[in-house]
Amino acid sequence: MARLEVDAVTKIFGASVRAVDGLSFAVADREFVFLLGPSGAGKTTTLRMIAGLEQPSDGRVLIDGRDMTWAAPRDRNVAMVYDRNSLYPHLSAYENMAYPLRLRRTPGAELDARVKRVAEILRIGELLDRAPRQLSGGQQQRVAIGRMLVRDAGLYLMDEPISHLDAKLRSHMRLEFKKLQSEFAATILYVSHDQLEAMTMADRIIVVDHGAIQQIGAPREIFQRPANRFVAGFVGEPAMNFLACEVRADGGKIAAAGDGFSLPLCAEHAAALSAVARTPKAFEIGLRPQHLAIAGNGAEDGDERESGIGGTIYAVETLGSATVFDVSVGQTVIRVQANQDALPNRAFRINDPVRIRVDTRRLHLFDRESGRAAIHPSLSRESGRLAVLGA
Ligand SMILES: Nc1ncnc2c1ncn2[C@@H]1O[C@H](COP(=O)(O)OP(=O)(O)OP(=O)(O)O)[C@@H](O)[C@H]1O
Repeated sequence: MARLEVDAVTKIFGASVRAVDGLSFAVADREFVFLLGPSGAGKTTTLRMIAGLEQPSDGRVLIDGRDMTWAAPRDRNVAMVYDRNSLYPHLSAYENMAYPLRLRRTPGAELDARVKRVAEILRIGELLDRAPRQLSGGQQQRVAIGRMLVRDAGLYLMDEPISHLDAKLRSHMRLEFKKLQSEFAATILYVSHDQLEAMTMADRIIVVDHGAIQQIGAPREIFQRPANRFVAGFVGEPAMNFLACEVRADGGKIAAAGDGFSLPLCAEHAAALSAVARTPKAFEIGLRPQHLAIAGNGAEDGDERESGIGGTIYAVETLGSATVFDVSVGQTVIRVQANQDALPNRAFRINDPVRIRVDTRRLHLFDRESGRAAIHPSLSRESGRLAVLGA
């Protein structure tokens, strides 16, 4: 059990590489927090400063309220998963995992029980007698994870521990990490660039880019109310669609209008943006592929046809339970994800003309200059009308 505070931590490498830039956040006792961001965002450097493997250029690291900024790694009661290459080649998997417990003179029965319990979770119970060279890469990685988990540390730091495992094992490990955390009453800070891992495991997610925090929130909040365009584009699969637009008063209604489309805003959004509409300003609409629907524009598709032509099918990708359509609209390609049971009863082929239907209550709007969110999807139950992207 432990509480972590990272207070205005900065790390500058050499003369000018600002890897971490004034990062501040806290992880509560027994909380599972993700540091999520793209490659080079400063995640590993942050983790290494918390573990004591790297010294900050500025700021403080506090564990359970004590300033640990300059403490040696072994004095921090922190366990970190290292790369599988750090396994001792001459020791068996069992002895590799038992090593941290032997260092702490853990009684034999307890040591044995902990190693076997963790090995079972990691599905390596049958492999404990083998040396690392007799194990596959994925199995070695699991021994490395096991070596960290057997320790009764206050704070566990994990740097992409399962990214090299195959998809099935990753999905198993996601569930197991979550169970382990509550069983061990552990505080975990987990670094990843994989938004699916973060969405499924985290209590809270800290999204970082260029060494700075972009947003902190629960997974749902990050997905539903991204604070800026970066977070909106980084979280969610398939990624959010963005379309340049202006917000303007259009025949008494307020609409977000761009190249070949004009979307009337719902009452809540229109009220929020009424001042903006008087002096048109550059925005970007954000549309989640899951919130869009697709319809043909032939006579059999009904009277919505009058609402205009959206675009043409550029590509179709079938994902089993869903189909993703790439639709060319002007110069842009918009992705639409439709669940199999929500698909119109007809086949779509490349170059078929189609319409993209948008529930305008689910719009995101970002200031094009600052990237900051101007509106989030409406939470009201007002029955919004389906608008159609098109001319
Ligand atoms: N020892 C170092 N010397 C100089 N620059 C470094 C050093 N370590 C990291 N950097 C730089 O600091 C930045 C952040 O690196 P870091 O490894 O923390 O990112 P990351 O978010 O963990 O990325 P990844 O997901 O690719 O591991 C990068 O631009 C990297 O090149």
